[in-house]
Amino acid sequence: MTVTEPDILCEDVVRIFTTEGVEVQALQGLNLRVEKGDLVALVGASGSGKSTLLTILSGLDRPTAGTARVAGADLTALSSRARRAYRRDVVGFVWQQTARNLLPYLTAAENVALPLLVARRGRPAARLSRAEELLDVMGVAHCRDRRPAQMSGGEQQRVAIATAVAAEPRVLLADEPTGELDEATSSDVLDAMRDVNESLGVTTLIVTHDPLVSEHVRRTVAIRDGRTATETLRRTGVDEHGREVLHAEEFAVIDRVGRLQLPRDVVERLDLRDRVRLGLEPDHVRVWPHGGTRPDGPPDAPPRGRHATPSPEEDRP
Ligand SMILES: Nc1ncnc2c1ncn2[C@@H]1O[C@H](COP(=O)(O)OP(=O)(O)OP(=O)(O)O)[C@@H](O)[C@H]1O
Repeated sequence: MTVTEPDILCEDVVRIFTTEGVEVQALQGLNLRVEKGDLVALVGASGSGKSTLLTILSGLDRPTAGTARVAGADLTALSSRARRAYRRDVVGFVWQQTARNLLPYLTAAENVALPLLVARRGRPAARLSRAEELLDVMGVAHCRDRRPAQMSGGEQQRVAIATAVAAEPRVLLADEPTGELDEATSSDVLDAMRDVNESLGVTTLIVTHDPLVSEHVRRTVAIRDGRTATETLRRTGVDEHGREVLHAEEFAVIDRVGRLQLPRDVVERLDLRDRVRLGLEPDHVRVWPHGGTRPDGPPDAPPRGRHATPSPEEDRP
């Protein structure tokens, strides 16, 4: 079996900023894999390192250490020329500020056609017709001849998505794409991103602290203090009445050397600090507070609560 590399692969990514002699470790060994065609939300508190990661993945910045590869391109080693080609051909972006995504003096159709012009694809008529097709897919065909100032925030973001995917990038990166929108409009824009992900198969990473985003994606990765902390996987199932229901399960993420971050509520509830006891069972590990019940107590009880260690069968979407 050939193992294909994921479209986004981050291993032990570190980014240290130094300002006036003070070091800030924005990313402290972050790990992330996003398979081809997946749609993933990256969530985290303010200052957890989300934008730093996205800036690296978009080719605007380099990690201080670690591996960051997108669609096979090694982002730590690209020459300036290769970096420009990477930004033009491999990744598309949607930023939070609607004004940053579109040129104000071009119409929606001209904005969407622009990346095709830059990539020297097709003739003007073919580019315009592709732009119209994408505007239609995004449900904003009526904005075709309008300039950004003549569109609502939601319409601008849909046009921005169409623009970002026009040149058929392998990966679509979105930084708080719903940050300036109200809840109902956000929901529409997220649906549009999901449609684009499904219909074009573009691997999509949405960075956000909007909790609504997680309801629109199957996989949410949470980062804390510059590291991947937990992942929530959602899948649809059928209940005993034959109705479709959505199951969500939260997992702790373990890196290559075995480090994992327990979710904050688990740490606080069990008052875990300084050191914990570990108990190795045939198929899982148990964790106790240092002063808690000794691990050589009674045989293992069934897992309790949603944060119990998942069995291998559960560890699938
Ligand atoms: N250019 C920079 N110089 C110095 N420190 C920086 C720089 N960029 C980010 N940081 C610091 O790195 C840490 C992570 O910042 P980052 O912007 O990646 O977080 P974030 O999760 O995107 O936050 P927010 O949700 O508020 O945008 C913060 O402590 C921030 O102050």
